[in-house]
Amino acid sequence: MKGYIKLENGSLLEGEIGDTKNPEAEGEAVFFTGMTGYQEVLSDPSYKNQILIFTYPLIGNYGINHADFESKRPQVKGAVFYECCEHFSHYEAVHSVKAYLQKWGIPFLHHVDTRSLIKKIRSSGTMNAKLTACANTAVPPISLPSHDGGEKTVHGSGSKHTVLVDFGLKKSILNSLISRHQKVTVLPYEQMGDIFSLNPDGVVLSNGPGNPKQLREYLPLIKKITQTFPVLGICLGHQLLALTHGYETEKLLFGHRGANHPVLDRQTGKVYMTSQNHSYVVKKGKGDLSIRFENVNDGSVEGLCHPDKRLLSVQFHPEASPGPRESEWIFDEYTSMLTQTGRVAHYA
Ligand SMILES: NC(=O)CC[C@H](N)C(=O)O
Repeated sequence: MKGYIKLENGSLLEGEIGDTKNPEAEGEAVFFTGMTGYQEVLSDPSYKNQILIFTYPLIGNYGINHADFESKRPQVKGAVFYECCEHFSHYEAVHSVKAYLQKWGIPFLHHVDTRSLIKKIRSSGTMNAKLTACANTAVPPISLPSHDGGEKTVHGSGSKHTVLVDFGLKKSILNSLISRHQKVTVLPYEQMGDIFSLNPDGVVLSNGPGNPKQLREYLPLIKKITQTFPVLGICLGHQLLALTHGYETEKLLFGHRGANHPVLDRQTGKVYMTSQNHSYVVKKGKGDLSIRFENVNDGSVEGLCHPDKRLLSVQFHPEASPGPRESEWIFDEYTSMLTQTGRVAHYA
């Protein structure tokens, strides 16, 4: 059955509705440029409530397996493909992408001219959109997504204890810490105040959906946490640390979403290919941390650090999933921050 994606600026592109039971979705339209990694991306909570457009024209050829989910369910509001392959082939595959989206009632559109769609978004910027069976429809205003809840859980074992604050975390961040022999307490962000009684060796602030400024009320608490424990911030976590330290954030025209974003580590002069997924970015300017990482393509801020090595933040995803693993050492650097003795007194 014929269907459409309608953009907020009135553009209309035709395709085929993937699941006629669920033809309609409204959300912010963003695009992902990776050739693979669709399973991780569809289940990444940072994409919550967004309509995700895949730029690579063939998605689904290695199916969906049991291992590569980043959370328990698809998080996107809808998906758009050029071709969403029904006949998958991989020894671990258990479903097709279509079957996965249908199982969870996630609307999707295929056989769309994604190339022209993405050109529109690249020139006019990220905007709201609607997947629909009806060409004559309006795109309503859409409220920003935020992560709701989650529960406190404890994982792994080891002499070092990390509290991983869950703003909508990817499973791979948790796994990256567990594999470095840490005991990890996952704490929903609403319970962040409990960190002081848990008294961990360090704190990781996770990725998550939405605008970091929606979480403004937590900034004083985050400041106190950075004054007490070594902290690593990843993506949304990085943006929150930046706001806490006097920086501003702004929205990029069309975001960075893909698996080949080059980032320069100013400390070593090395460039790493990184996995990214963000709309917002930290503005250069006033702030009391050092800019350690920089995007090679557009010069945007990719990470901050404090000179006493008790705070590190990255806009990119060192856990990859999907994407290159060459910046995984960020977790090693965080782990070495935990072995420094004594609590932080760097602003005291
Ligand atoms: N991956 C993330 O944590 C995304 C952070 C934030 N929601 C953004 O879009 O910029």
